[in-house]
Parts: sequence; structure tokens; C-alpha cells
Amino acid sequence: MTTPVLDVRGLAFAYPDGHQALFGVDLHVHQGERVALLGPNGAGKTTLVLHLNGILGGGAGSVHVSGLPVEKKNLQEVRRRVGIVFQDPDDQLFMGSVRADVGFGPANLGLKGAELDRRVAAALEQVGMAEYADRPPHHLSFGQRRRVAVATVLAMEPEILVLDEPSSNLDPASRRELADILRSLDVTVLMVTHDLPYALELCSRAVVLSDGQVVADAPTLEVLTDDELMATHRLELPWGFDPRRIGSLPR
Ligand SMILES: Nc1ncnc2c1ncn2[C@@H]1O[C@H](COP(=O)(O)OP(=O)(O)OP(=O)(O)O)[C@@H](O)[C@H]1O
Repeated sequence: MTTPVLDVRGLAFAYPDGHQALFGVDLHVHQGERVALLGPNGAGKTTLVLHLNGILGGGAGSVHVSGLPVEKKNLQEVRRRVGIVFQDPDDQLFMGSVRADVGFGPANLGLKGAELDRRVAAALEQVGMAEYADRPPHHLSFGQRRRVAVATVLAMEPEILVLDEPSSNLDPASRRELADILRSLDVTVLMVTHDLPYALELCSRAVVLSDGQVVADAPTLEVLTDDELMATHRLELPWGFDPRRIGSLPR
């Protein structure tokens, strides 16, 4: 098999106050996969994600991105390869225009002129926001800002797109439109979510983290229909939602 785009081995981490958040996590994601990272509040999902581009580090185990170890000397390249879209788009948008925000990362990599313009235009096109390029981000709706936040990451042409709660605070139409966008992208995706129908709709595989450990790694439909696993790890489907009904639809 090919080298995983994301290869996490034996990752353990305690915060400075001594709280052990991860206990030997293994996670392998291959090119083109869309994987959901599920788990109850406090499971360690954010802690794991923050290790993927070196925001957190220093614990035991390793993280490699397309073979490159996540460590201090590689951080610039790691952060190009791993694009994280945080839950709050306002953490990612701080320039005066959408164009400037989307171009910020590539410009920092030294791109300019036609190549920079091409990156920005392509990323905005991918998220359906091309016509908003000259608007100030703070004049956009929350759903539009989330799409621009995705574009800021896509403009870096990452190898893996990591999304933290991508469907949170979106109305049903925006939620569906973002799903269509994510499906249309030719990029490997790791999606942290409590929105289990969204995970089923978009990700063929789900990894469940609980108390800092991987407790399941299986097809999403299999995870969502394992009643004992779901109950043990506080995973609940919306009332009346039957995963078997949509579980076999093409993704
Ligand atoms: N800065 C910190 N210092 C100490 N402990 C922390 C810190 N940040 C998180 N933790 C603890 O680490 C554990 C894992 O937290 P984390 O935020 O990774 O969980 P999560 O799965 O992302 O949760 P949620 O679904 O609520 O976002 C929790 O017990 C949390 O209280």
C-alpha cells in the first residue's frame, strides 16, 4: 500500500497541567479518503488535530504527513500540506478583503503575480465564492465566511484538509451546499464532527476517539449502527434518523 498522507503512531500527550489527553493514538489516512473523526466532548479530537500541523507537540509517538515528520524544522512545509479549517471562521479571516485573506497563505510562501492570482481564483471558485473576492469578510454571512475559510486553506493546495465541525451553525441549505463542495474537492479530508448524519453522508470511514484512545475505526455505517459502541461513547443520532436508509447511497 502507498504511504499514508497522514500517519499518526502511538501519539500520547499531556497538557502542562498534567492532564493526559491522548494515550497512544494510531491513525492512518490514505490519499483521497474522507474520514470522520468522532467522539464525545473531551475525547481528545482537537488535541489530536492540533498535533497534525505541529501547533501542539512534544509528547510521545509520531505524526508524518506524506512521509514528512511533523517537527519544528519542517513546520512551514507541514502547514502547507495540512490545512486546518477551524470551527470559527473569524479565527482565520482577518484581512480587509476576501481576496487578501485567501491570498495571505500563498503570499507567505512567496507566491506572487499571476500564480498568486491563479491560486486565489481557483480556491474561491472551488467554494463558489468567486464573486465575493473584493468584499470585506466581515460583511459576509457566517456560512459564506466558513466557505472563505475553506478557500484560505485550499489556496495552499494542501495534501490533507482537516475540518473542525464544518457543519456547525449552518442552516440546512448551507450545510448541504458545503457538503456538495467537500464532495467535489479532489483532496484527502479528515473531518471532526458531532453531526453524525454529515459524517455518514460524506465519509466512508469513521474513527471514534474516546478518553484519548481510538475505540473504533470502521466504515461509518458500521460505526453508526453499533448500538453498544454508540451508547458507550455517548454518540447519539438525531431522533428518527435511520443510518441504514442513507448508508448505502453513493458519496
Ligand atoms: N489547554 C489545556 N490544558 C489542560 N487540559 C486541556 C487543555 N485543552 C484541553 N484539555 C483537556 O484535554 C481533553 C481533551 O480535550 P479536547 O479539546 O481535545 O477534546 P475534544 O474531543 O476536541 O472535545 P470537544 O468535542 O468538546 O471539542 C479534555 O479533557 C480537556 O479538558
